[in-house]
Amino acid sequence: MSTLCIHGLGYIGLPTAAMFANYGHDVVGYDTSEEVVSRLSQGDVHIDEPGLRAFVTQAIESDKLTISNEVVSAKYHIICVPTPFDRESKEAGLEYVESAGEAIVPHLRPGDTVILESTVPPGTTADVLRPVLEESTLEAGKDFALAHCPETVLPGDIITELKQNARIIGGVNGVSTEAAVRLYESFVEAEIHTTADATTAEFVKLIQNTFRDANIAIANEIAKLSHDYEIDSREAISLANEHPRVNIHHPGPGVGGHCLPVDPWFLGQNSEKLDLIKHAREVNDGMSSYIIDILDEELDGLEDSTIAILGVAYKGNVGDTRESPGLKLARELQSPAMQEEEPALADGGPQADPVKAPTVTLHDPHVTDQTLQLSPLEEAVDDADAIVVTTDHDEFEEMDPHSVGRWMDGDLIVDTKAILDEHDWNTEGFRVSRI
Ligand SMILES: NC(=O)C1=CN([C@@H]2O[C@H](COP(=O)(O)OP(=O)(O)OC[C@H]3O[C@@H](n4cnc5c(N)ncnc54)[C@H](O)[C@@H]3O)[C@@H](O)[C@H]2O)C=CC1
Ligand SMILES: CC(=O)N[C@@H]1[C@@H](OP(=O)(O)OP(=O)(O)OC[C@H]2O[C@@H](n3ccc(=O)[nH]c3=O)[C@H](O)[C@@H]2O)O[C@H](C(=O)O)[C@@H](O)[C@@H]1O
Repeated sequence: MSTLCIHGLGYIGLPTAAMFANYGHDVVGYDTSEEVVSRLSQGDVHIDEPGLRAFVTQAIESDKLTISNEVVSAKYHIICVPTPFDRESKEAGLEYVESAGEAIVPHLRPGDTVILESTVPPGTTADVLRPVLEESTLEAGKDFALAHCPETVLPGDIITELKQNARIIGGVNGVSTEAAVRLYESFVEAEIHTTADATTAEFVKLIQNTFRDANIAIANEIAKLSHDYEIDSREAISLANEHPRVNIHHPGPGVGGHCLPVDPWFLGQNSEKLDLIKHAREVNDGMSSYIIDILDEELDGLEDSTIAILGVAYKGNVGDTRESPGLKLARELQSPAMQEEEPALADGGPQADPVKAPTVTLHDPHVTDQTLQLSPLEEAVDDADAIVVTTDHDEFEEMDPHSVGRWMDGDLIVDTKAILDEHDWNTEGFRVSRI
């Protein structure tokens, strides 16, 4: 068993810290956020993830996991800090990785191992983190081990996937790789694959998410084609997937979360070769304007309309709103472009009136973010002309069409996740449009 210091106690760092602790290691969980440290120290688990509260409580109560606002010396340092995406430059911000490295320097001792888990552009471990750590005057690969071990867990199933997903580990040299492998072997049940270097491990992580994003772009384009041919895209995809070598994903309102929409750009950060991958991103980002076109056509114009968006989490049954397709749709419905002048009056006639942008209401039973103007279901759909379902939360699947029909004004429901029973909703007088 070893001593560990985990840097960053978010969606990845907290379950990882608890996992190592519950497997007998002595773990200190360090976070720069006073709020995170104070809440966790009082036993309040701030991350919404099934089973996590009990898992973290078990680790803390066994005294194997200590929460701290200070970095400590440890045999292993694991970095799980954010790598935010800059929408303008389309680049990864590496400032948190650098500051985590700087905080390790005074505590780094010969024989220690530093592992970067955060998702980063290829080359980051070797070219960005390594020089920061070597400020200690110790040499990576010789005096201390340095490796990248990307995280691949699926939010909603993190604890199981932590143990059961195969791991990819790449060190700056063989000794570094072996040191990291020895640690993860303590709880990982699946295979641990090693790569020639850290850059390959970084690259492999990014192409996994890029593949999924591009596959969803194909599904989204298939959905648009199906609409023109007046066929059911879901049925077509499901039948196509009967072929043993075809596995098309599901269409939807666009791709959210801070991983799939971001990682393809990280992949191209130090290369000019993004082409199809970039186009796939654009297809997925364009789904919000495709939904607006559907609403516009079905409602015969959006002027003065009220649209209720059900789902501002980035996907079903989670509370995370990062890169949320529902919020993107809301922003675009209310953007200045929606308030352009009437086309008929656009040549500047003296009576030209601006078109009033739609009123948008939001509802999401999983999201607690106080900065969003969320309403209870009845209030959100009250007097709405249309509903757009943008996440596959269980609560939405179970909605009662009779009650919803009484509350709202219109009869249009755009089911971007195909979760509603079309027959039941049609019976209550709804027009259901699926993607
Ligand atoms: N959330 C996910 O599903 C997955 C995330 N990742 C990657 O893991 C990394 C972490 O992501 P999340 O856990 O989702 O982020 P998060 O935002 O939930 O948590 C990060 C935590 O790090 C803390 N922090 C910031 N700078 C720090 C520093 N210098 N030292 C110590 N703590 C610091 C923050 O206060 C925060 O509590 C990112 O690179 C992300 O792309 C990878 C796979 C899955
Ligand atoms: C390759 C892969 O499956 N990567 C996972 C992904 O987690 P994440 O929760 O972001 O993935 P997700 O469930 O595909 O959801 C992303 C977005 O894609 C949408 N989505 C997903 C599947 C699909 O068929 N159609 C679709 O539109 C979702 O609704 C959501 O908006 O990214 C995580 C990460 O890297 O952070 C990674 O650890 C996870 O294993």
